[in-house]
Amino acid sequence: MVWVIEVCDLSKRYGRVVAVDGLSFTVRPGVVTGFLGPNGAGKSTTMRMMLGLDRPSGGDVRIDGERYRDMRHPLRRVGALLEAKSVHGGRSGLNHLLWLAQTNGIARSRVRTVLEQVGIADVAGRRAKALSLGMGQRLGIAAALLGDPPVLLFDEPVNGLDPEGVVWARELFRGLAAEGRTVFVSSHLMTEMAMTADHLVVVSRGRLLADTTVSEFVAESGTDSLEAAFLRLTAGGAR
Ligand SMILES: Nc1ncnc2c1ncn2[C@@H]1O[C@H](COP(=O)(O)OP(=O)(O)OP(=O)(O)O)[C@@H](O)[C@H]1O
Repeated sequence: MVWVIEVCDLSKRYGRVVAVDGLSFTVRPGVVTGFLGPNGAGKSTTMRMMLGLDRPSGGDVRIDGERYRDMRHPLRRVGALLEAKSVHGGRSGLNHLLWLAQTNGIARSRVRTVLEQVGIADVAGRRAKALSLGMGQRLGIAAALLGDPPVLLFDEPVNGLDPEGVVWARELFRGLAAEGRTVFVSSHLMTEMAMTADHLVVVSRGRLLADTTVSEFVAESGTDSLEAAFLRLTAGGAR
């Protein structure tokens, strides 16, 4: 199947810490897949390895059959927002996106399109460090969307967004999936995840705990909410 993310027996050690421990799962197009786990479960490490930013100690991640670092125009195939701010504070959001477009063979006209799509066109000339946390997140989402990619990864994307922004992001992710894209979103906000995701990949201590639909996950736990199901499954699992 095209545009699947295949995580195969993935591991990452940092000295004596095993951050990711033999993880295997597949993320499919057309649905929002939520990536859940307690603090320190290995979510960000897994996402960094998906993007070739961290080298696996074992195993592999392939997106549409290829490793991210081998892709010729990666931003046109995989868009990503990671937790850390990746924009130079002294540079404006507009210039940051123009630079990304130019260095990745993306039409300049996409910059205006994504700025409008994320609702920050009027502040795009401001220096990134003058943006609020929520605006910074929107700029990061704009960068992920810039190449119009079929695969999108978002690590804790609603951090810093106000309630209106959270609803907006949810609709955005669901809309991107409805267009047939592969959308993978990590979060520790259970209620939000219950409203956003169709499918769930749940990890704890770097290991896979569940890979199932949201409704099955809740039903199989014998509880009545995603939060209760998650807490039952991960009890004692946080580092
Ligand atoms: N660069 C690093 N060097 C050493 N240890 C690291 C490094 N990055 C992550 N770790 C450790 O790996 C484990 C997994 O961390 P990771 O950030 O991937 O978890 P997470 O699920 O994203 O957690 P959170 O929700 O708190 O962000 C943690 O024990 C963390 O301390």
